Amino acid sequence: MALEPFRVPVPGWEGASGGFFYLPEFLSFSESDSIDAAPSLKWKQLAHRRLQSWGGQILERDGRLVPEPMPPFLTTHPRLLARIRDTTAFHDSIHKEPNHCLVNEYMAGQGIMPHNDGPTYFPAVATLSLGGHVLLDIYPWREAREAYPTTPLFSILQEPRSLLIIQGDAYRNYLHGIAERTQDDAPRMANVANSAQLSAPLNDLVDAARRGENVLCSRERRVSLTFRDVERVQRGLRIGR
Ligand SMILES: O=C(O)CCC(=O)C(=O)O
Ligand SMILES: [Fe+2]
Repeated sequence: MALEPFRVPVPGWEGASGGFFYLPEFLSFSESDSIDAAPSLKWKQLAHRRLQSWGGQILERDGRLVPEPMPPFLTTHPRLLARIRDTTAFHDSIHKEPNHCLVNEYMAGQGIMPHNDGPTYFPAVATLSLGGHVLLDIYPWREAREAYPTTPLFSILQEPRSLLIIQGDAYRNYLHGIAERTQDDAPRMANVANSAQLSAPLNDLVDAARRGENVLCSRERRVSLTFRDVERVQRGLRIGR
């Protein structure tokens, strides 16, 4: 699959490698239901969201993955893992496909601080969104110890059932975060970079926001699955033996 037709237009991107790619309707409604019905036993409650981790444990000591087989809900119908491999997002990584998946659940009003996913992973992440829409805010990169940026450069609106791929310089040179809001107002909606790639009602909403109309877009529960390749894998060691 060629990713180029799905590129999110980012000002000043010329000459950089990789990019942001938005694939709407990556799953059908029924396929998305079967993923959302995934095992619910593994949730770990964090301060601002719930989290599941699949594919194995990443060692804090050296960032190596102690691998575990991927669960059936990612490998059997609708073959999500294989379909993500087929996007070619991970073609240049050692395993050529993701070996790790984090599932995040956010209720309306919950989010994640601006951050960079860092060098533990091959510089590509593929994020499937389920449930409600969200605005992923993109900021210029800065050291974690520096003050958090407050104004995003732009946002990417992720619709349910869409896949977002962040690759290469887009992965390395920016921070991403989700603001803790229950609704997105006109100034936020006007800053959406992938408006032309959205379904007609949301594209209209962004247009209205840009005309200065007083639009509001409410958030709901959203579940994201983020896929990455941990290139350094611990061989010959299995947890639980
Ligand atoms: O939920 C998302 O879309 C983003 C999650 C994220 O940035 C992460 O897990 O590193
Ligand atoms: Fe992240």
